[in-house]
Amino acid sequence: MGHEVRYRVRGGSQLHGTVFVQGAKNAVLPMIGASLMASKGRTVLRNVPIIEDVRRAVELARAVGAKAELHETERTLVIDASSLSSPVLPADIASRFRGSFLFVPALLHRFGEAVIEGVGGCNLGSRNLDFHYNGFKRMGATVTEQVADNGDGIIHIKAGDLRGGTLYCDTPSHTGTENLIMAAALARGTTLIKNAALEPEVLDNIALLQAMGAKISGGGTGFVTVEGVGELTAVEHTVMPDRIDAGVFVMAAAITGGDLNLVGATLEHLGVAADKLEQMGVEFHQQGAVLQVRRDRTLRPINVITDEYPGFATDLQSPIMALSCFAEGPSYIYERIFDGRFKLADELAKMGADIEVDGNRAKVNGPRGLRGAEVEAHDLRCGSALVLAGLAAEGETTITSAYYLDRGHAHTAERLSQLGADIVREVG
Ligand SMILES: CC(=O)N[C@H]1[C@@H](OP(=O)(O)OP(=O)(O)OC[C@H]2O[C@@H](n3ccc(=O)[nH]c3=O)[C@H](O)[C@@H]2O)O[C@H](CO)[C@@H](O)[C@@H]1O
Ligand SMILES: C=C(OP(=O)(O)O)C(=O)O
Repeated sequence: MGHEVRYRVRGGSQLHGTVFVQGAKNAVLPMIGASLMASKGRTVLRNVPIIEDVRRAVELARAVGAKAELHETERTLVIDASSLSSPVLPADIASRFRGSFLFVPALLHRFGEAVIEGVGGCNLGSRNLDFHYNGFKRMGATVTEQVADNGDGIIHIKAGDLRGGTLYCDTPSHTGTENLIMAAALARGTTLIKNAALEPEVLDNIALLQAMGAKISGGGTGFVTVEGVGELTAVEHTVMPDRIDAGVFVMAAAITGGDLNLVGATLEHLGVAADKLEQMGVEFHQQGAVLQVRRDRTLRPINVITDEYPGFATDLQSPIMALSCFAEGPSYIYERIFDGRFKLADELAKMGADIEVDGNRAKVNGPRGLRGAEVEAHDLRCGSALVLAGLAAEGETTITSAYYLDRGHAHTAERLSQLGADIVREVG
């Protein structure tokens, strides 16, 4: 993991100004996987967020033999996958982020096999991969698990020649849909994926694959049809803005009673979260590609049920829990996607919050004026929620284990400081 990362936040400043929404983490990761499917030429991805998950994905692309150059200032990633050399996703890199599993379709097509020594991602309770495995198997692959000397499971997927078929997700899995679409893109024949995810990032990845020559229809309908083609070509693509990053900045304005211009944010991408925030007292004004947001009235309590897109995104559940602490009355949160995403409640309690957790339901008893404390980011969105809490708390908040925050948000301290926040990032 390297050095410990901490953020120190002094609360009390209202945020004002203009902030640039970063490129989407959950769009760029499958795109890096997709770029490895092009056996000739160089893929150029623009508006790439400079986050730790992207750095890990670049390391992983290099580990399988691709040439990958991340030009941080230009936010541009150039990938040449013409000479891949290994089907193995090594544990030391792959187990540090979820997106590693999105390399599997490319390895299956390029080598006829993929060896997965580890899959990471935030620890949010059970995070199964059976929809991916079952889909690959229906396309003709075999999946076996072997236990390494250190006790870790190593997954071996073999697929001499993938063929299209009728596939499904029991629930519309985000990365599951992306992996099955990518596997089908170069498979023999036609594939139908039922109950496919509708997330904007899935559609952005479909747009990239189409530009590469894939024949995909039905994106955004729940039924995706993929007609396999012989090869995919390297292209240039601009990654969509990160709707979760946008949502966190909306809540930064809301929690401090400020007003912000979010460059690149699209209200529609926030789905039901936009309506819930409006009900809490946030005002939105979409002006072309800039979303104006402000909150100058009392925060009202809210009822949130997380769901797949366009429902309330689970990745915004932790941030809204922090915001709800300041609402005038009890808020109710029902987490339906992950069974272990409430570790934040104990951390907010250290700051004075009153949150009752019962299984996957939480009641946030607002309003509570929070005070600064030392708190731990147990996962990425726990980290962003604690930054939000710190912005509105009295005194100083120290957020430890903040590598998690850096997994998914770029230049957090710099962007918030420019808006008037008192926040620093420390390493060591
Ligand atoms: C890299 C990436 O894009 N990560 C996002 C992706 O994660 P990820 O793609 O891992 O999330 P999924 O949509 O697959 O998982 C949602 C739920 O379905 C279950 N499930 C999923 C697959 C499967 O084969 N079997 C199964 O049971 C999971 O255990 C979980 O409870 O979508 C999540 C839900 O929007 C987001 O929080 C993550 O930020
Ligand atoms: C859960 C998340 O990401 P990942 O799937 O990459 O762990 C997240 O972005 O909050």
